Amino acid sequence: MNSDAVLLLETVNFAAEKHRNQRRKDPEATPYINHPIGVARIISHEGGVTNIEVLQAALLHDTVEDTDTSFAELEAKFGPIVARIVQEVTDDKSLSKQDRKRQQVEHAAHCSRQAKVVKLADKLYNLRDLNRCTPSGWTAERVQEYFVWASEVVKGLRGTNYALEERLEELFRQRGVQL
Ligand SMILES: Nc1nc2c(ncn2[C@@H]2O[C@H](COP(=O)(O)OP(=O)(O)O)[C@@H](OP(=O)(O)OP(=O)(O)O)[C@H]2O)c(=O)[nH]1
Ligand SMILES: [Mn+2]
Repeated sequence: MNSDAVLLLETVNFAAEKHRNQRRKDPEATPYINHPIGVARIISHEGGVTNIEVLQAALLHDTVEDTDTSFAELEAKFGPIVARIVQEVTDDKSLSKQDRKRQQVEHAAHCSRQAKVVKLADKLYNLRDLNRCTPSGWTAERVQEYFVWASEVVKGLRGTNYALEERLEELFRQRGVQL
């Protein structure tokens, strides 16, 4: 087996162990790991990006934000490039939710291209998930607000990956959200 394949298995296993007790917010409580795997798959399959560090960062992108994982741990295990991409897409949990959401809009344009690819795929996955089913406790208004906010973030990510941006634009169009 080639070394990239071995590395991806090591990475997806690490993410699965970290997210082992987490579930998505959908009524079926889907295992959380479906999300990072799906984000990495969007990047390779739809975005045509096969860069190993980007795919690893996609698999790991919510480990620091949502589990006990530290950046030092990611750097020691997966190296500085992967750790830096994850850092770029990680919200500062010490901020209020409102400030975190605002920071994403402000920071999007200043991310590296690698981080922008992960962010585009993360938003694409989550918007498709919202179209598939509504998270428990979310109103239709909250769903629509997420689309509007996501479009503000995606504005700062444009010019990065045409295929992913086209698919996002179509989802915004369907919701009557102007990009
Ligand atoms: N659509 C959807 N999202 C779910 C579901 N379960 C968990 N999530 C996660 O919820 C986050 C979006 O919900 P919010 O209420 O906006 O954010 P919060 O988790 O910080 O409270 C996303 O986090 P994230 O990936 O870190 O992205 P981001 O939107 O915070 O950048 C998404 O992955 C689900 O069933 N459907
Ligand atoms: Mn995510």
